[in-house]
Amino acid sequence: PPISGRSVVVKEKEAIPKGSTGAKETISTDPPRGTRDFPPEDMRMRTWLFDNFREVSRLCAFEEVDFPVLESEELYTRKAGEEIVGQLYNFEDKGGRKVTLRPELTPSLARLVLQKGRAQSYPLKWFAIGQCWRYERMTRGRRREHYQWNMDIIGVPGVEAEAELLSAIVMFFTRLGITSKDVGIKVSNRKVLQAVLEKYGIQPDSFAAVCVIVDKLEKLKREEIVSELDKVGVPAEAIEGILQALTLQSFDDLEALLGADSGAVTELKQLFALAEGYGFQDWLHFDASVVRGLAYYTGTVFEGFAKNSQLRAICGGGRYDRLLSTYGGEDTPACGFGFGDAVIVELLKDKKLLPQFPHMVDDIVIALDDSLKVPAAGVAARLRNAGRVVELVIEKGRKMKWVFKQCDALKAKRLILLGTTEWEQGKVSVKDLSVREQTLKTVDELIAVS
Ligand SMILES: CC(=O)Nc1cnc2ccccc2c1
Repeated sequence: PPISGRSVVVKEKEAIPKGSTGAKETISTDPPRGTRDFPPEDMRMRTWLFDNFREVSRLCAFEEVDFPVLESEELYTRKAGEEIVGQLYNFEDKGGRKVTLRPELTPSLARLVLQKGRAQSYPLKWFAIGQCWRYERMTRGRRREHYQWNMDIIGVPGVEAEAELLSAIVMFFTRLGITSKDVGIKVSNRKVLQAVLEKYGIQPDSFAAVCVIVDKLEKLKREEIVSELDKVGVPAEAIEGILQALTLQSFDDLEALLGADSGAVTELKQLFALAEGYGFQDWLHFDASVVRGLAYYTGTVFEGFAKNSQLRAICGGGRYDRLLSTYGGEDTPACGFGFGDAVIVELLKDKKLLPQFPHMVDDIVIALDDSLKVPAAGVAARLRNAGRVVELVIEKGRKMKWVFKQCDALKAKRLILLGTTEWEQGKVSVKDLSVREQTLKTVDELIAVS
């Protein structure tokens, strides 16, 4: 028998062999492991979130782009030991192609930029909202998919691009009622680490791997970090220098370590100065320990975090000036960020900033007599064409008690009843539910006050 409390879809067995019990097989109604459905109320919340992503992108004059959720695996075969690459939701398709559900959006964006080549004029300011996937042993019960909002600027070498991206992030938080007391954005620059590695004569080709390892500082024990760094060829004495550099607290400290002409310091100072211009300097916090876990970042890196909270990073991004050339393109400056759909919702719940998303209509139209259901459809159509959200009662035999319950549930503003007597006079009966008053109107008058 079906599991109680859960709606199940029963599939009639084709031919039930003679004498069998005729038990119907039931399929699970759950979505695949680590994935979510979006029933109406959840979908309304998601739509609200994505509408805010889109509105901020639009206000910043970014253009929306999209790509297939399925990509060639070669886009992600980076050798820096990233978790995201170790968890590709990949497979070989029926044509023998190595493909994968995308774990992030940036490589697809880079691919599209290269595909378009110099046919388009830089800078490009593109944004996308897309579902990203990972295949994780469900031991940790984490999700295998989430939606990401990405904004990227292609073709701008200066930190003006990062400032634009950060201003978009701050605008998004602000729209949702989050302030710089709730959230901060840690900013650093991978050139700090690059300079330290050069000082110890460490090969540039282990730079990405070192960043990926160092990004795990807060998650792994120190000796694990040391042994992982050792494996990628970082000698013990260098490790001290690296860990030291990541604890620097100010630009002065940085200058003392790297010299006044260091690129990292110059860029960071410029970025913080631009932030003053936009007015979001209060949101920024220099933090040398921020490296981010993606291999392809080359300069500025940043991540949004909730203050006084254990929540994981809300969003993150940085400059990736080499990615397009690793795909065979010309050296093209680029920077961008990813903003997931999960942590932000946790934060909004914690801050009591998540609105309610009731299913609401403007008008409910009902024929009080079966003979009026055709004109009732006409009234509903005319109201909808005038821009009203209309629930036309199409089920038979609904009692008024049920109708009034519907009015409350759908928070209807008006209840429009077609009765035979009134309709003969060309009128419908309108209950204005906001002021609890009932009047008689022609349909034209009905539309007019819409
Ligand atoms: C908090 C959360 O859901 N994170 C998450 C969930 N799914 C992913 C899928 C791909 C890449 C990163 C992912 C990250």
